[in-house]
Amino acid sequence: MELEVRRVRQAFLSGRSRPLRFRLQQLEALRRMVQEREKDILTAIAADLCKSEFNVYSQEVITVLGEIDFMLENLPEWVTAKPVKKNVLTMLDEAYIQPQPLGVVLIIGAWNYPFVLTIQPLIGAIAAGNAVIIKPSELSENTAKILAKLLPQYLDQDLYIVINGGVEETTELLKQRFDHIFYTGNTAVGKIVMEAAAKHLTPVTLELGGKSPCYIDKDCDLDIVCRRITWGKYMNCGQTCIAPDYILCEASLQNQIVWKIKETVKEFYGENIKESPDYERIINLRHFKRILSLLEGQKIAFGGETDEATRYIAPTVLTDVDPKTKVMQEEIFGPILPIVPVKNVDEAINFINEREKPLALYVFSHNHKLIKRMIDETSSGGVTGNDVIMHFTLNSFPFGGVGSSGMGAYHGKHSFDTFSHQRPCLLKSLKREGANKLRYPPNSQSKVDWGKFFLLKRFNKEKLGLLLLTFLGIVAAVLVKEVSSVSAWLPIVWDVRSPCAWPPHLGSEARLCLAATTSRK
Ligand SMILES: NC(=O)C1=CN([C@@H]2O[C@H](COP(=O)(O)OP(=O)(O)OC[C@H]3O[C@@H](n4cnc5c(N)ncnc54)[C@H](O)[C@@H]3O)[C@@H](O)[C@H]2O)C=CC1
Ligand SMILES: CCCCCC(=O)O
Repeated sequence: MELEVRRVRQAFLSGRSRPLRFRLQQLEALRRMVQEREKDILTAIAADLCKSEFNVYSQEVITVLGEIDFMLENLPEWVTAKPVKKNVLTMLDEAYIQPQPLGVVLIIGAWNYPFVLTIQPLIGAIAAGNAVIIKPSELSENTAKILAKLLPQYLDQDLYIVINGGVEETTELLKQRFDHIFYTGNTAVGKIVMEAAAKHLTPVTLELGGKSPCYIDKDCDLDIVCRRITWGKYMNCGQTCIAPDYILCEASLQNQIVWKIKETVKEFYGENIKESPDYERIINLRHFKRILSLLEGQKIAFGGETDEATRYIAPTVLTDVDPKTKVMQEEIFGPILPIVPVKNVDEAINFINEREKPLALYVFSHNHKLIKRMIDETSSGGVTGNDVIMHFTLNSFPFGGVGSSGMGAYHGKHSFDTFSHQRPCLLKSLKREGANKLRYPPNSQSKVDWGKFFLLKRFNKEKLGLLLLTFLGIVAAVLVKEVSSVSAWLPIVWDVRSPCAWPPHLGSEARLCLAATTSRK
């Protein structure tokens, strides 16, 4: 691992990844890879997730192509230095923020959307000018292989490399020093990543998981609500980090919700769900058994059918679920939807706030005030009101978690910012040295007062009138005096902008005041 990381760092230090033109070329090459090798990519992901190529395309490939196009369109503007507002002391200086690449970035991908969850952060890292090591999840092995095969054929082979492997290889990688680590996966591993990163003081973005609540108010259109929940819950066989994990609602709504979800499942996947090309399978036997164990002791309102040979678990709804049971103690990440009855929205808010901050939160109601209240009184990585999942699709949103559901965010400009250092740059002149007297020793009350005047808005307002009067008095005195002795120094070309050339008898305060005044022009 050390050799690979060193090779990538050498490539970064060559400066090759920094020019805008190069970054755009690499992103265009990535887009070409997705378009030219679409069939290989679709086949690999479909094999990993038992997913139709239509679903692979609509859930992953479209997002990747859209992100690349967005970057290509906006990157020229994002990479330019941004001038910033100055203060009196820097009025004549050049002050701007220059986005710069961090260096060598490690991206650790997850298996549930193995292409988009690896490539989307890669797009941001390339756009920001970094070198990147990509470690796809070993659980989606076909996608991991195709990425290792295709990326070197299209991208710079020294700046962007794929290292495949599981826990052992990832653990070795995490011993190396990176300039940023972007991890997508479960919270437990997120802590391992952060611990390893801490040794090198490496910043991390952790895209983790959690139990995303879905509150259904009695004042809503249950037919529409249940359609949307069914879509988001059972997509990818429930293996979606922002899928609604459980429902909170009044007990009186349970039966209607069960019935309407059951009807929608039939509409979406047909009578024989196992035969539906739109219904996926659980990624492996470990997760299959884990999810099955969540059904123990539960009241299955519908679903519950399983087939270990094909890792099939039917869309399932549980009712009257006890919050203390296992299904409510861990992220389900599968096609099981518990309903936990609550008396009202107050109890729902308390229920949510008593638990770890989720990656997403969903609330359904015609009552906009209730939705706003739910948002104001809870915390989560993101929120969609009256739908599920959809906030993921808006790349103007920073997509990420909070608390145990993650830290940092990406998508669109947020990816560029995540993988950039926003470097403040102040460029001064070696002239106007006189104005620096204020900061040089010896210090004095007078200098402190001038410093307060120049730098403290509150102080300015209170004292400005007095100081302006003082200033006008000084100017008047100077002008009166100078007029009478103008012949004394007329030959000295008085450049008003260089206080050092000012009449020597002018007191330092007056000079500073005049310096400040002239510098404001
Ligand atoms: N916030 C987000 O955008 C997303 C979050 N997730 C979350 O990811 C979880 C599901 O993914 P996982 O099963 O974790 O994926 P996973 O088992 O594929 O692990 C993710 C990555 O971590 C590495 N890894 C696993 N164990 C490790 C260890 N002990 N030390 C070092 N590296 C290790 C794997 O090699 C893999 O590359 C769920 O909690 C889900 O909510 C999933 C997708 C998106
Ligand atoms: C619809 C695509 C969502 C990808 C991120 C997740 O696992 O939730």
